Amino acid sequence: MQANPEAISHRIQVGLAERSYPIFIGQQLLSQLADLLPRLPQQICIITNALVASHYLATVRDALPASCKVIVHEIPDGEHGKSLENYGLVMDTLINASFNRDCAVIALGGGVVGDLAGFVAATFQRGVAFYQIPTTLLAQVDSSVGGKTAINHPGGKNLVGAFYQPQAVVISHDCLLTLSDRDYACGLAEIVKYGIVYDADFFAWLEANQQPLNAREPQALAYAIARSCEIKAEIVAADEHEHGIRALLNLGHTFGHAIEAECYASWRHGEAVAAGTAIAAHFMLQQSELSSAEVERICHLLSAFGLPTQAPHLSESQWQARMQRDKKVQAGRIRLVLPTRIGHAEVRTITDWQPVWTAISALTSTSS
Ligand SMILES: NC(=O)c1ccc[n+]([C@@H]2O[C@H](COP(=O)([O-])OP(=O)(O)OC[C@H]3O[C@@H](n4cnc5c(N)ncnc54)[C@H](O)[C@@H]3O)[C@@H](O)[C@H]2O)c1
Ligand SMILES: O=C(O)C(=O)C[C@@H](O)[C@H](O)[C@H](O)COP(=O)(O)O
Ligand SMILES: [Zn+2]
Repeated sequence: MQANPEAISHRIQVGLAERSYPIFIGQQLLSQLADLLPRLPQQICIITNALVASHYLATVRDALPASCKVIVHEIPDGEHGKSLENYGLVMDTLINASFNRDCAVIALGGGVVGDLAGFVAATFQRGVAFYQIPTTLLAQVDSSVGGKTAINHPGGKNLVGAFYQPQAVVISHDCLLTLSDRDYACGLAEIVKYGIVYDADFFAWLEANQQPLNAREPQALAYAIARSCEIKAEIVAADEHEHGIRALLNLGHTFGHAIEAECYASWRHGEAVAAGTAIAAHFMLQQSELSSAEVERICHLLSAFGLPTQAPHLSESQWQARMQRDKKVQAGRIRLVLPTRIGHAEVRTITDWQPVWTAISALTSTSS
């Protein structure tokens, strides 16, 4: 059987120096995996969690060739899923199943599953084939593409990881119909990011399409996912290992990761990125490098998508200590991604903490 071409609305190629890989975007794609991924090996480990498994595991299993030995490892739901401990447990599963280097790891889930599964694939027997089947909006527009894999350390987010690209990404956006409103909004935060750092026209399109996006209309969704993946693919192809332009994808993340690390039980990644983006925009307003009209547009769009634009209350030393652990820090100096206008951002080294603290303080919620 051939994959139904009408089910695929977009096919994007991530072109890297060593090899390129496809991103398939469409609906009802999970049942077409064997056709979309014809080179799947005989040993397959699906990494997922119980919630995602309850919706999609049976479809994925049924779509894999009957000749394959398939094992499933479920990790706990939530950010804790990508812990050192859970990483070790997946390794135990692979070793106990006598899997070899010619096996494949499939990530079926959101960014937590994808980040952990990618790091497992990168390190099991020094690297095995990896496939991404993202099921949250955030994973479909961001984490499944580009090869950043990571687990958390008690000291902070994503502190242990590797760049390890998948063989292919299969995005079936009908999966988003079962996603909670809160997790759906988190994906919109990363979509807004692409508009701010890279594409003013896309930002304007998002402003004009708030209603269909909030209603998860398939056509608007397919375009938003495809444009986000195109932008990410272009940036990753230009700078796979984040020596330059790729850092722009970290807009809002230096603040956001600090929030997540301190409040991981109550803040989602996309929410923390949204608040961090608002702080970055406000910082540039203070520096007279971004107009109040543009700050207003950014905060308004985030709010329209149900995202926070205020940070929780943390002490100055908590902020500083967390931000100092950011991977962009160089020679002990914090570096921030800062928007200079909608559609353009730059990485700046922070030499004076005071204005950063002023921006954080101005955007700290008094209710938390
Ligand atoms: N590697 C990267 O480039 C990259 C990029 C962005 C974010 N991230 C990471 O991704 C993580 C956040 O990912 P996330 O927002 O997808 O969170 P998540 O993986 O925790 O998923 C959010 C929730 O949605 C549930 N879920 C997943 N798919 C579902 C579906 N189709 N229907 C119903 N429920 C579903 C999950 O079980 C979970 O409860 C963070 O750890 C972040 O650091 C990585
Ligand atoms: O792909 C990238 O590059 C990104 O920075 C995407 C981010 O949205 C993502 O949250 C990423 O995991 C952050 O990476 P980190 O290097 O700051 O841990
Ligand atoms: Zn992110």
